[in-house]
Amino acid sequence: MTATTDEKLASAADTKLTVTDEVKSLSKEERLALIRVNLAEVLNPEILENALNEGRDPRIYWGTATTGRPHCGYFVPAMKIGQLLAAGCHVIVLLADIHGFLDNLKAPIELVNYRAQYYKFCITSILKAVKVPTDKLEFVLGSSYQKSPEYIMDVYKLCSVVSEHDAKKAGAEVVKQSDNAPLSGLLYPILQVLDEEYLKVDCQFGGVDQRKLFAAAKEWLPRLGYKERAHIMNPMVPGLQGSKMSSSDPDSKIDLLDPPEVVAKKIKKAEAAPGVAEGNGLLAFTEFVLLPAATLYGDGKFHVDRERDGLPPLVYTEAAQMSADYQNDVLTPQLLKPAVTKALTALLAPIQADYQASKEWQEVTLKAYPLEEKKKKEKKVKNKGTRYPGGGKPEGAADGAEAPAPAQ
Ligand SMILES: N[C@@H](Cc1ccc(O)cc1)C(=O)O
Repeated sequence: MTATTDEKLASAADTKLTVTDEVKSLSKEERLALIRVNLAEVLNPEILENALNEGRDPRIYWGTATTGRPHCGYFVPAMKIGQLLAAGCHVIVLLADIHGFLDNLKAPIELVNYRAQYYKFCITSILKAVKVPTDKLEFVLGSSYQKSPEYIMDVYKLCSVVSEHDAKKAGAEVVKQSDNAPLSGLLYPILQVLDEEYLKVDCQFGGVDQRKLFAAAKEWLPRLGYKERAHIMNPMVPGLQGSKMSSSDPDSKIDLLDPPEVVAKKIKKAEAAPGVAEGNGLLAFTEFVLLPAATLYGDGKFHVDRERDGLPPLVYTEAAQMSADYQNDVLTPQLLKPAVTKALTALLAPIQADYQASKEWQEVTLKAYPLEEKKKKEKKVKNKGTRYPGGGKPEGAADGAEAPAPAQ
């Protein structure tokens, strides 16, 4: 395929996102091209083609283990989900609650249900923020079917035909590796593979970090007489510190609910060596989220203000041009950072408004992440020392003692 056709399809991908009715007018090739936009890898594309040839809308799922708080990195799969929906696919988001604790108890069992609810709020709001219509999207909670007798029996069966070595290898890039690791880490790949069969999908979507699990699915499902599925993979987008965004390193990610000043601070601190486009998290985020999102907002352009230098703004529609300008030092880190801050803040605003408007979401947050919420509250009360008005502890006050209520 020529670059120009690719470009045309990429822009078709963007414009069609908001116009689901027009899916019907897309040719099979256009639908397939839309599915492939920005992907790093596709395994068994013929399975998707066959679905379309049979006149069916491909069923595709994306699973997420409900562990730490979803951060801005979640915009990346969200954009792909938008493209899949625009291509007329039936998309399922699997809220993998059981996987949340199989992986080294990343989510404590008693909190995992609240975390799944929190994820659902976040993912719905992210999709809304990037103008993806969510009416054709289905959320499924892992535990809603992973405890059924049939599923459990298949877990036992698959365990009997997969070696310990292969199960460990399949999870190596996703499941936390440690000495004396819990046995549940070996079950994790078994369940993820079975999910393809139980969700009755044609295809699973994930980041390239899922590759070993996807390869395992291709090999293992036929051992139980089930058919193999297609797999589509997004590239890993570097985080702000230059590596994969991680839920466990607070500085490497921006929380969806971070206020504008925190977003600005984190982006200011982000690693962005001048002239080095490779591995630059800000450029990658612009390519995979801000530029496609800008298309959805209307003008499809990413603006970099240069008023400070008395110059007209840089206006981009292509990631490649941004990258070239960055390498030539036309687009400097000092210019890029405020531009990304502005665009991201605008993207987060409707999500934060949704949060403020939803009592239910706020309550679930407290239940899902009780310790983090407690720490945040404690931080708000700044102790400036005894010399500041109202500061310090009154003499003789016991630790944790409450200040007397003010006289009415
Ligand atoms: N492995 C995925 C989560 C997942 C769990 C179960 C699945 O069926 C699919 C995906 C992750 O890293 O977050």
